[in-house]
Amino acid sequence: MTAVGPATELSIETSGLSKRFGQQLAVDGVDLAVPKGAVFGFLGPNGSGKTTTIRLLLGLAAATSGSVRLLGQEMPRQLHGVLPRVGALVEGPAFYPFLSGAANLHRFDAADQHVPAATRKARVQSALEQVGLSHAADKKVRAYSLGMKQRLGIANALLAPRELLVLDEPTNGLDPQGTREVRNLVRSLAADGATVFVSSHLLAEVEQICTHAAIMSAGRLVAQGTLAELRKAGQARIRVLTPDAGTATQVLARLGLSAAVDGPAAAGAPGGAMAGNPNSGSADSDGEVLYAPLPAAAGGEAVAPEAVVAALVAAGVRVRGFATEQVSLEERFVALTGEGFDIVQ
Ligand SMILES: Nc1ncnc2c1ncn2[C@@H]1O[C@H](COP(=O)(O)OP(=O)(O)OP(=O)(O)O)[C@@H](O)[C@H]1O
Repeated sequence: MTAVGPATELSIETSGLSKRFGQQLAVDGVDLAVPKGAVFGFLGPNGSGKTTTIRLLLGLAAATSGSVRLLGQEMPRQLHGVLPRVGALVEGPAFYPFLSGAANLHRFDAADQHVPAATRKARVQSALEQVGLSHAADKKVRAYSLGMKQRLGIANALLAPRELLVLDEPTNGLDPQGTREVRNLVRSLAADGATVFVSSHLLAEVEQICTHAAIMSAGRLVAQGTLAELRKAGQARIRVLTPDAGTATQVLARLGLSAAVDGPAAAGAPGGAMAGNPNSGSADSDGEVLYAPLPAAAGGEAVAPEAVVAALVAAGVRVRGFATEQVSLEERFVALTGEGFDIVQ
C-alpha cells in the first residue's frame, strides 16, 4: 500500500472504515486517501464493497466503525456543511419520465436549499451544456437513451460548482458510444479542477481516465496510489532465454529465486506463456524461456539483475536473452483480488 505524504491535501480520507451487514463485513477497515485534484478510480470486482463505501462517504449509510473526512470535514457530523460542495451520482437519481431533462433538473435544484433560485435557469442550462445535453433539454426523459439519462444524472451533480464529484459506476450499462461520452465528461470535469472519485469494475476504464486508483477486494482496500506507483509496486520478474535451463534453475534457486519454465510466474497473465512472443518461436534453437519473480526491494533482500546474470554466466549457463520486466497493472490486480477483470473497452 502506498502512503500519501502528510503534505498532500486530501479530498477524501477514511480511517478504519467498516460496515457490517449481519455476519458480513461488506467494508472492512478501509483507509482511503484521495488527494485533492485527483481523478481517483475506485476499482474492484462486483460485490467487493465499492457502493457501500461510497454510501458511507456521503452519509447515506452509517458506518459500523471508523471515520470519514470529506473536504477536510468530519462526516456525517458536518454533513450539512460538506454536501453542498460535493456532487454525487449514486444509484441514479429518479427522474420524472414525463418531464423534460431541463424540467427535471429544475425540480432537483429547487429542492436544494443551498443554491440561489435566481440563478437556477442559467445553472440548469450550463449543467446540460457540460454533459452535452443542451439539444435534448426540452425532450421528455422517457425518450432519453440510458447514456443520456446517465449524463442527466451527472448534470444533476453539476448544478452548483463542486469541489468533489463522487460517481458510482457512471458507465454501467452504457453502450460504447455512451461510455465514451461519459468518460470524456469525467476527464473534462477533472480538467476544470474538481476532484473526481469514480468507481468501476473495469480496469481499462480506470487506466484511461484516472490519475490514481484504489483496489477493493472482498471489502478490503488492497492497494492505492498513483497508477505509476501501483504498477511499480508490482513484483518485477526476470526472463532468461537459455539452452541450459536445468543449470540456470539451480543457480537461480541458490539466489533465492524460484524459476518457472516458459511461463510467467503470475497466474492468469495476459499472453500466458508468451505464446505470441517472438522469443518463444526461437525457443527451440536458443533454448527455453525461464521466468523468476524478483523479490521486491521493500521485502529486504533485493536481488540485482546484474548479479543474476553474473551468477548464471559464472556457472557456465549460456545466457542468450535476459530481461527484467514489470508485471502489468492487470496482472497485479488479478494477483491482488484473485479475480480476472473484465477488460472490455
Ligand atoms: N443493505 C445491504 N444488506 C445486506 N448486504 C448488503 C447490503 N448492501 C450491500 N450488501 C452486501 O455487501 C457486499 C458489498 O456490496 P457492494 O454493493 O458495496 O459492492 P460493489 O463493489 O459496489 O459491487 P457492485 O459493483 O456489484 O455494486 C455484497 O456482498 C452485498 O451483497
